[in-house]
Amino acid sequence: MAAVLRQSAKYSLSGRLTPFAGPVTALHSRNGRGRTALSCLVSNQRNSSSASKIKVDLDSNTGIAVMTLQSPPVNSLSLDFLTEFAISLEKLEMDRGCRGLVLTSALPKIFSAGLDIMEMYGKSPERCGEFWKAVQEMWLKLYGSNMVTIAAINGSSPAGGCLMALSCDYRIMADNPRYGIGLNETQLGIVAPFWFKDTLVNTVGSRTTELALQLGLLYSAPEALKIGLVDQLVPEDKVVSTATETMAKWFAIPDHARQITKSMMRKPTIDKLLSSRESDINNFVSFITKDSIQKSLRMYMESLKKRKA
Ligand SMILES: CCCCCC/C=C\CC(=O)SCCNC(=O)CCNC(=O)[C@H](O)C(C)(C)COP(=O)(O)OP(=O)(O)OC[C@H]1O[C@@H](n2cnc3c(N)ncnc32)[C@H](O)[C@@H]1OP(=O)(O)O
Repeated sequence: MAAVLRQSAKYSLSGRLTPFAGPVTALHSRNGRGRTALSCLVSNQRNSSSASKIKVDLDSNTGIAVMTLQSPPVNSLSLDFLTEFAISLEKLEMDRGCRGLVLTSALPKIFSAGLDIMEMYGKSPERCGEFWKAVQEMWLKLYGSNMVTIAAINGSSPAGGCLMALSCDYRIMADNPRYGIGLNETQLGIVAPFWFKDTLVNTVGSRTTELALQLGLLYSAPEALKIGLVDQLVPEDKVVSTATETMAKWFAIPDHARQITKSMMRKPTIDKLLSSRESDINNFVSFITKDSIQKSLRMYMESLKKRKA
């Protein structure tokens, strides 16, 4: 636990949106984004990279990067995956040639199965703390990104997968009623933390969020459109192309004006986590390592396997 606290105290990179510091901050580079130590580490990498769990293709003509999640079997968010995600995102964030990000999956029928349950089962408190910090990091970076971010949801996207999509600016989903999306944590016997809840409230409103979270609802694609959890449904083979076409509308808005507006909407939620990261990590660790919660996770994993058999 002490190690977790020390790591949290050292934490410095997150919540990329800074416009409340004033428009000058937002305008100090062409696209309103600054540089950090990590950016120096990654800025020398090539525009197109194919790391093991995430593929990034940046088109320098359009300024759009497509980040393709390719971690079989279900793109679950393991510590390794989250680390790679954060590095890839940071690299794009610092690249002045990149204004927009499309997030999609290479796996048939699955966008992301959410947090890797095996990262939360039978692990030491230190490891759980490290994992949760990486989950926080993913959300802070994506929700606070200065880029235009569009989720091209070409498959099911429960729990952490839904959070990832919700953290984008716009969501386009494959028009397939078999695909489910939602924050279904209570079905696993676990509780979505306040920043998951606030991200959903900011998208679909308070009453819908309460129903969704208490009941752990997974919405089909048409249902998700109805409640505003996603913005658009298109045929599966058009999800990514629609996302890149949609970028044009967002790129037509001056970056600094859009970024300041995005910050106005999101900064209060981001600041709430930034000011309570350590206690959020401690809450997660003490909750997830409880015997009763470990038992719920085991039973849930077994039920997934039984369903398959
Ligand atoms: C203070 C406490 C705060 C806690 C807050 C926690 C916040 C977020 C929690 C989460 O994100 S928990 C994860 C929730 N995810 C789910 O409930 C999804 C579960 N998975 C599914 O529903 C299905 O797998 C799927 C994604 C719809 C895909 O179905 P499909 O039939 O195509 O594939 P399966 O046969 O079910 O799965 C293949 C393979 O993957 C394993 N697996 C599935 N999901 C996960 C996962 N999230 N983590 C780890 N492993 C996963 C599944 O068991 C299968 O394994 P094998 O049987 O092949 O070994």
